[in-house]
Amino acid sequence: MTKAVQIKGVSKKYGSYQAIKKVSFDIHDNEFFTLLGPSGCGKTTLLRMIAGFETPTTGNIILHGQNIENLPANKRRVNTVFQNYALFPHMNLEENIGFGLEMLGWKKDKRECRVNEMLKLVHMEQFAKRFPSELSGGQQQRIALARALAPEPEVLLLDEPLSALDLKLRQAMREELQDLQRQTGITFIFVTHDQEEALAMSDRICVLAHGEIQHLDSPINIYENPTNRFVADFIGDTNFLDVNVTGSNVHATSIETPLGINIDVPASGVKVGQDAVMSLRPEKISINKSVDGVSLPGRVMHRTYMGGYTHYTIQLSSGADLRVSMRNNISNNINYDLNEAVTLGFSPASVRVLGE
Ligand SMILES: Nc1ncnc2c1ncn2[C@@H]1O[C@H](COP(=O)(O)OP(=O)(O)OP(=O)(O)O)[C@@H](O)[C@H]1O
Repeated sequence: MTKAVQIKGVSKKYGSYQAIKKVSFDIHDNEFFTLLGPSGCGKTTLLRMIAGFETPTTGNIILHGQNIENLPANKRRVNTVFQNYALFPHMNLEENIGFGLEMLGWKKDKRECRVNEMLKLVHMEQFAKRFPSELSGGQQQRIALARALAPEPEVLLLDEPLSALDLKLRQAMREELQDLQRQTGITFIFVTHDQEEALAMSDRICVLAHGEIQHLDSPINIYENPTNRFVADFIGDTNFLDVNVTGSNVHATSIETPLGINIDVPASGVKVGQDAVMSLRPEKISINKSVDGVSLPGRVMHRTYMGGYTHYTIQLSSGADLRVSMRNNISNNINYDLNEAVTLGFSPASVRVLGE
């Protein structure tokens, strides 16, 4: 697989503050790659170093095999789309898209052809003569994307480009961004703190916290097999319970749980005696359904009806609480009442044991 960007031992200090702590990873060509993490974790800093707006304190950034350390931002074949669109207000849309091409010395005919192609790509060809102030936020962001993609950059950097849009539009734009990436074949590096956005669009996600990589993998692997407690907590919802690890080998981890049961769960690498939690996603637990695994009696303490889902908090006879999420579909449209006695079921294979 060709590497579009290689981050090699890159760190960044602002004064004495270490914003990025020596990270190394590769981004593949033609990949939709996401940097995900809470505010302040360093994702924008990483993006700005790739763009050339910041210089790494240590390490190298390689773009398609070339060390770009001494290449200024405007010489890198990397473009950025920002949250606030940053369109030129006094230029109409075709001028906005064509401006960068003119700066790069593209001839008029070739430029006009590319501008039209880009307007078509983002479904805005009928608005060519309008000014940015005559567009909705979503339309402005599409033009910002067209402008950034026009000079055929090797890599497109997207810094929280959807966060100024309302929820419905944000969801619709996720599909558009994915389509744009597939159609153009350009490597996208997307920055967000929104885990749903990251799961929905990315080929791979790099989860960051405190300037360090916590987990880098496909959305499914990050959700199903998080490397640590931070990742399990940050991506999706889960139940955490403190456990004692009583056995550990390459096949399984044996745990003593506060649910009043001891179980063997998938191997975790956590050693006997080490501080550990078990993570069990709310949708992996069933109510009043016979399952091949664990059955535990409990009582409904809270119920939140969400339309497509109902979320329950169930208190077990051991005293532990578990949150359960039930999809309200045709075959499963029952709502349990407060205080109703129920039986929870889950498979030990759904449990993940994580070190602190
Ligand atoms: N120019 C700067 N000078 C000093 N500190 C900075 C500078 N830029 C960023 N920082 C600090 O570095 C850390 C990482 O900032 P960065 O903007 O990369 O985080 P982020 O993950 O993108 O957060 P957000 O989602 O809030 O934008 C933060 O603690 C921030 O305060």
